[in-house]
Amino acid sequence: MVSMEEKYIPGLEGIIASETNISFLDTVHGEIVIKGYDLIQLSKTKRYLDIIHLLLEDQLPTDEEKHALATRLKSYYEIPTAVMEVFTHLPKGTHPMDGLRTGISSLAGYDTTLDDRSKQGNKERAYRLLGGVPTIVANSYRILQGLEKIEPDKSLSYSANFFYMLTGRVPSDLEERVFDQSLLLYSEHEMPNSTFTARVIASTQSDLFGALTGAVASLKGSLHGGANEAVMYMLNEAESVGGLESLFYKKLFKKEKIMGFGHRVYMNKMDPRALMMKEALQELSIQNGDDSLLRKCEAGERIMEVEKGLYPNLDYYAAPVYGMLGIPIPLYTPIFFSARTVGLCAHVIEQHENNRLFRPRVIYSGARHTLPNGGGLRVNAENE
Ligand SMILES: CC(=O)SCCNC(=O)CCNC(=O)[C@H](O)C(C)(C)COP(=O)(O)OP(=O)(O)OC[C@H]1O[C@@H](n2cnc3c(N)ncnc32)[C@H](O)[C@@H]1OP(=O)(O)O
Ligand SMILES: O=C([O-])CC(=O)C(=O)O
Repeated sequence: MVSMEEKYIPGLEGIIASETNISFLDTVHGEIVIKGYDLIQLSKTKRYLDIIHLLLEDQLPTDEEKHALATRLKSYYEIPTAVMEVFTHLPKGTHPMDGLRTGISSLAGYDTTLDDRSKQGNKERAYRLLGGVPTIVANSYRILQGLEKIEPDKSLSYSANFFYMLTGRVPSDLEERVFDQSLLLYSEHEMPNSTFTARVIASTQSDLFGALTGAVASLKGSLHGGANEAVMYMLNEAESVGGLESLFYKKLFKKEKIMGFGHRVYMNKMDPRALMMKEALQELSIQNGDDSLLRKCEAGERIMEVEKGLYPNLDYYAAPVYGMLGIPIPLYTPIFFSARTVGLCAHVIEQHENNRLFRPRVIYSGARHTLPNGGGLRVNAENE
């Protein structure tokens, strides 16, 4: 018989937690398989709306289906006024991820069929969330900053509207394409901590809002989605390539982790999504006539390869892309979550469709005590 100790793997590294038909990191063939397609190939010709359709309807959309999807999402842009009102009561320093977590949690009360776990019911909720989450992200941030709310602009595409609500300006064609591509690349990635969190919550038969609320909390952490914000603060801390190099060496000397490097699955090679964002950064650098961020990133990349044999993950290059797009740093992780909403919903739908409660075991390393009377019940305790 295998003992519990032999089976225990810290961080569940390499452990199979689910069977899924949604996605798979095929490290042998170097593909991020999403419903049978390679995400990197998709990112070269398809748009984020295509991936929404692929993940929720199991196939890439026709032009008409894509048009219908865009129209449907626009009809869900507005969120209940009372949810907006909630943000006005939060302390001003509240992080946008905490605002987002509160916003998504509060949507549950507005769902009149909350107890319905059917695929159809969950898909309808997923589409509503895909329409509403960008509005929550942009306006919770604005309200917490003491700024006026911004209304969605339905004349713009889904990504252009999201960009507009985040920055207050309509993106150029290049900016829209790059932003859309970042959403696509962030959309789904097999079994990261936040997806596992959502599936664990869903496995109790809890609802989609609860599962996604937990996923926001998971994604906020700096070892996961929070890394994209940390990367940008780090890049900004260094005034030049030389400054960035000494910052990296100082961190390495102090044995600090450098955000944006390493990945549980791609530890010895570059995250293929990061390469796509690096190319986008190159394009933006040419367009803006400023390659200072790119040069800093490349210097950091070289140091990490030589010193640690570590490579960039998606957050390392998505962060400077958002920087060049003029998006405020505290919105980077909420953008990641918005993009991942579709993947998370697909996983919760799948979990509810074929559920078994997650309930693992532990290795107990605490003390064992014996009560003086042997633990027997004190029947007359109240009379003593
Ligand atoms: C889109 C995403 O969410 S991608 C993840 C974003 N997160 C980050 O960028 C945070 C920085 N990276 C990390 O902390 C890690 O690489 C993780 C959490 C992503 C994956 O880590 P794990 O698989 O748990 O590996 P672990 O943290 O145990 O690291 C293994 C070794 O590599 C080192 N290492 C891993 N990442 C880094 C890093 N970014 N900087 C410096 N050293 C690192 C660790 O110190 C450790 O070294 P040791 O064995 O000498 O102690
Ligand atoms: O896969 C992971 O562990 C983290 C990640 O890259 C993602 O969520 O996109």
